[in-house]
Amino acid sequence: MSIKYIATSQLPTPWGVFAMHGFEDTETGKEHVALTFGELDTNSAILGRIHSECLTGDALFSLRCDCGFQLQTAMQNIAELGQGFILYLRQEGRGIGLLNKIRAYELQDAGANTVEANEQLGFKADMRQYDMIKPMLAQINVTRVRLMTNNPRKVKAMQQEGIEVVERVPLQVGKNRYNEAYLKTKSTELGHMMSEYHFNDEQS
Ligand SMILES: Nc1nc2c(ncn2[C@@H]2O[C@H](COP(=O)(O)OP(=O)(O)OP(=O)(O)O)[C@@H](O)[C@H]2O)c(=O)[nH]1
Ligand SMILES: [Zn+2]
Repeated sequence: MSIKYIATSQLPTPWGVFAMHGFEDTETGKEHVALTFGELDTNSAILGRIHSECLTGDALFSLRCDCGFQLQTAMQNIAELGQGFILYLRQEGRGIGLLNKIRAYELQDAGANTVEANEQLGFKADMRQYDMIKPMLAQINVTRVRLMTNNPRKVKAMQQEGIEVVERVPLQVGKNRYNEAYLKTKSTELGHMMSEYHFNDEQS
């Protein structure tokens, strides 16, 4: 894994102006992004999110998952607090890529759940790797985090990378009639902590 910092620009959003830092993984050619908001107080744990790319949820308004809602809420929470970060990692479809995710959705349309669909395609349920996190966080001066996630395996993966996660901040948003079964599978089979949902009926 070789992560190279490339450049920083402003990113104005509905919640405020973030700074956008671009990175290249020179081994895979993947282009990752870190967003930061405000002056990060490096003496304290920083509120942040490690977000895995989901073109369908983040950009195409899909209701099949909760990704877009989580991203928006995380950016809003950070802006309201006045400081924080998002790592936007290009590991689409839990690491299987966009086209394989569409294949997996096709199998889910025919009755498989999200884990079974991956397995029918010959993939593990979750193929993501997190070794880009450490050099990206080092570039933005973050070592201790309050991580917005429902996924305890993500917390563990970060700790294995040497990042101190002082708190897991739940991020349960965006449940609707199209993603209800998917969220349930995440909680029963992938270990996500999804005890209470914020039901968003206007979106369903
Ligand atoms: N293979 C596959 N990937 C999916 C599916 N639905 C969403 N994804 C991908 O799953 C990733 C998001 O992972 P999640 O398991 O939803 O959440 P997480 O990042 O582990 O945990 P949180 O931090 O709580 O969001 C994104 O890369 C999505 O593209 C699916 O049905 N199949
Ligand atoms: Zn998604």
